[in-house]
Amino acid sequence: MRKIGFYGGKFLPLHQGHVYAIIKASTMVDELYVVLSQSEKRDQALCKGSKLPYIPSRIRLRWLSQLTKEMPHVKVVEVEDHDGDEDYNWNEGALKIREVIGQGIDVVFSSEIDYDPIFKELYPEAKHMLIDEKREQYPISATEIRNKGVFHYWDYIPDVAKPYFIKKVVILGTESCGKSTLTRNLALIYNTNYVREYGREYCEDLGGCDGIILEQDYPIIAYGHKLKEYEAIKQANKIVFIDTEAVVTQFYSELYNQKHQQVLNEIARIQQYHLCLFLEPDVKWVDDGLRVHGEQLVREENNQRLKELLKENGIEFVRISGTYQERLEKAIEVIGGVFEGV
Ligand SMILES: NC(=O)c1ccc[n+]([C@@H]2O[C@H](COP(=O)([O-])OP(=O)(O)OC[C@H]3O[C@@H](n4cnc5c(N)ncnc54)[C@H](O)[C@@H]3O)[C@@H](O)[C@H]2O)c1
Repeated sequence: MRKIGFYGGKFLPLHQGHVYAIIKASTMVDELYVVLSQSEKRDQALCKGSKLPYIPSRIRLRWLSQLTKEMPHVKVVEVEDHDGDEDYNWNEGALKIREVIGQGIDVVFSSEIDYDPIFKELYPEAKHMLIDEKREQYPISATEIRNKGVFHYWDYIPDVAKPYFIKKVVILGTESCGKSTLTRNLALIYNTNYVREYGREYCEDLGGCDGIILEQDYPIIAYGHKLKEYEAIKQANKIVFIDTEAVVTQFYSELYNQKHQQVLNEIARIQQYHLCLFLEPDVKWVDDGLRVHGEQLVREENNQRLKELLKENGIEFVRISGTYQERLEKAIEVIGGVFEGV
């Protein structure tokens, strides 16, 4: 007879203790249901005043789905279980869990001895199996993570969940204002990775961009850049530094092709950065072979236009200027003030 088990939780957030228990449980039954018990109201209340902003259930479901994607006998299901004002109605919860599993339950897994009488009553036919009750493998709890923040317990956050928490810092500015240098330096200092300006790579591939870049190249650049961000975030360590975004691409589309493109506005609209650092063009112009607007007056006009475009797109930024040393110091100061524990 096939053995059916389930392991439930709020996974707010998912941590390595949960992962350990899920993997272990998966080796003990023929079919394991990982049940996300969620209620927006209850989970919002739980996160309120903590260091963990509420995490929508879709995100938590996505983590669990990614975690178990190569385990066909593990099924991830969601149960919305808030009824009325009660914190958690165990009876209602159990009914819904039974309904979603849709077959007899042989084992209920948890690491909570206190759940024993509850599970015995709700699932009398099933055995309650405790996994690492003392939490020796991973001495952590979601409550503790909510209290101190995910960055405090970063090593306990599974790789599938980490990208959700990465702080995205984008560095903006016109040509030759030190963006790529600052982006790289910050990434090295914060021991993380960074995203190079994809437009540069694209232009280099064409052998330069003076007079040859077409209107249709810009959306490819903007989306290509997004894809690089998506990949970089998967490997980042708490924070990621990004050189340029879609409004800067719009700026170049206007500058080189005299085209303001709606598609670039749309890409800009769905971007979500936690901090934008705007570099003023007051460092020496460096001609790298791809740049064409070196006169100071033109640099300032361009700078003004980029700021206007950012404003039109509702993007707020912190201005950074001065020598390379001052820029670096200012950026570190701003980052330290905005993010705790990076
Ligand atoms: N207590 C509640 O308010 C509540 C709310 C919703 C659902 N539930 C029910 O209780 C079950 C568990 O929910 P929860 O609130 O405890 O969820 P949770 O997300 O806090 O924990 C999920 C499970 O992981 C275990 N766990 C936590 N840290 C661990 C570690 N370091 N190592 C190993 N295991 C660890 C917990 O004991 C629990 O069994 C659900 O399936 C549901 O039936 C309870």
